[in-house]
Amino acid sequence: MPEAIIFETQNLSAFYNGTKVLKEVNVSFPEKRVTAVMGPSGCGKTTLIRCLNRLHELTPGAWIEGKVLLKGEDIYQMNPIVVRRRVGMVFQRPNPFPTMSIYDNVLAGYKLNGIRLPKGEADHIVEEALRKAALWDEVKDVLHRRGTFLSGGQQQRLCIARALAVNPEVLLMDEPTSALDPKATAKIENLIVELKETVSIIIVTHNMPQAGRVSDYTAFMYLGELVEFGPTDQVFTAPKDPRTEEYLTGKFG
Ligand SMILES: Nc1ncnc2c1ncn2[C@@H]1O[C@H](COP(=O)(O)OP(=O)(O)OP(=O)(O)O)[C@@H](O)[C@H]1O
Repeated sequence: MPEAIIFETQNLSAFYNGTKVLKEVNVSFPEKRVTAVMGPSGCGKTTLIRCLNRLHELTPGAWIEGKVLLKGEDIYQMNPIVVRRRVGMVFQRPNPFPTMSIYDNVLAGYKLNGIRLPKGEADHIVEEALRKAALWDEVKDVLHRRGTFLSGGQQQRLCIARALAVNPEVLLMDEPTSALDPKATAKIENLIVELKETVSIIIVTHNMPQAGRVSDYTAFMYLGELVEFGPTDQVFTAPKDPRTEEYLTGKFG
């Protein structure tokens, strides 16, 4: 049976000040799967995922052409705030709000949108999000300390909890472990595999073994074009495009 699709792009192009950096990308991301986006530096990976939650257009002089459909609905016809609630994002460097407690960081998505929750509900959301992010046991007794007191890996899981707290359908991750040590990286990788039960994940990574461990599908980009998309084991063992093969065998990158 074909996979259900969460995101589909149709001739998606992205521009910065008139320079086209993403070129007519057509890709369908399967639902509740992990898709790795790979390719050499500057090929447009971050730009692609920033178009999927409408962050790209916040850069001055940046715009897109084409369509992005979230479960068939054009996100560029939707309220961007709703898009960013449905499509969460985790960045390269853990970025908890430095003046907020762990507890308030998890609830930041509600607080920043002016949503006040009854205490019981807020407690429940915080616990559930921290459990999903595999952080609850480590922080349950220090919820009112600042998020920045945690280790880098814990801070990144706190950012994942913050993203999960608003129940997104998709989690975009932009090289989420590149600033972490191997142990913290392994925890996040295990978490990614667990999370795909409930959320679709699109992860930009430079780390080939990581893409092999966590992803079901791989999209390979080169100079702003999507040159290959398929199941990760097929892309890794029998790439169809010579540029994918050259990248995977370390000829450039
Ligand atoms: N704010 C910006 N203004 C102008 N050009 C930009 C901006 N951000 C990115 N670019 C350009 O867009 C192209 C794609 O960049 P992008 O960051 O999406 O690539 P990437 O594949 O994620 O790279 P990396 O692996 O190095 O993070 C590059 O040529 C980059 O220089």
